[in-house]
Amino acid sequence: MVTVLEEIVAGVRADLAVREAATPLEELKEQAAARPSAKNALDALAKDDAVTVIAEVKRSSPSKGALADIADPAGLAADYEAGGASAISVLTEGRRFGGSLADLDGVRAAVDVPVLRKDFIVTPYQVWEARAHGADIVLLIVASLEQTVLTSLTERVHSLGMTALVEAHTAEEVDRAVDAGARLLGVNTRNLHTLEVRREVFAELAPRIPDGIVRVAESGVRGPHDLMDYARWGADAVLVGEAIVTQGDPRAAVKDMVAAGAHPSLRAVRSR
Ligand SMILES: O=C(O)c1ccccc1NCC(=O)[C@H](O)[C@H](O)COP(=O)(O)O
Repeated sequence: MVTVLEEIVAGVRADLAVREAATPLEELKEQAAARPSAKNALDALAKDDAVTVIAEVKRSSPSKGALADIADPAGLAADYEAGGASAISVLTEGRRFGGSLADLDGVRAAVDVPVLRKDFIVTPYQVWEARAHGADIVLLIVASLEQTVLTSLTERVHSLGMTALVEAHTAEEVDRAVDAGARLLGVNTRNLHTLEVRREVFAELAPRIPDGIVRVAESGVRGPHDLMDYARWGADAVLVGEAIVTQGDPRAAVKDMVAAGAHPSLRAVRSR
């Protein structure tokens, strides 16, 4: 049976073939070279005194369908930044998430904080594409990549000055992410095959992540209390989508999350 993840990746590959035919890699490399250097995502996300927030521009998803009619992703991202987000995640996959590289362009131009290209990256072309469109961070999903490909894509991302957010959901995937050279490791508490979210997955896997690697808890944050749970379980940063795009006031929603991440009660209980 074809899983949701496999179906998404098949669509991504089909769309990629069209873009590759339209824009040769050499042209992308020239566009990437013309960009200012990527911003340091690790410095932005790893704070001694707070859990930081990565706020996501997310129109729809396979698990929930339509979430928000986002006509102005750049304006939304500027609101996130004003609310205190330390980075912005932009879903650029079109078929299931309603995103695009144009969204990434708009957000890049609107904010100063690091920007994550959140997509289903399977080839070096997409990594160059991310840099050409101004991304500072690139998502690499362990479950969708062979180990040799994961390692070479991680190296490619880092060699372009960006940071790979290497995403795992199981203990084996955490180990593979570490072996691939991850410096920023995301535990997605959403199983990308079944779409079930189980927040405790982060608590189970975080101790497996070596010190020195920045830990991101992804998915399932419904409000500040969930962020604080992830913080108590050792997260350095959390990635939040649905809970903020479905709020009437996304800036205030981000502000509440950021305040929760800096709550003094967390300092004593955070594992580092
Ligand atoms: O969100 C989905 O349904 C989904 C399905 C299949 C692959 C990826 C998916 N989401 C990507 C993400 O990981 C989330 O957008 C991100 O972690 C934010 O999650 P949330 O705060 O729960 O919207």
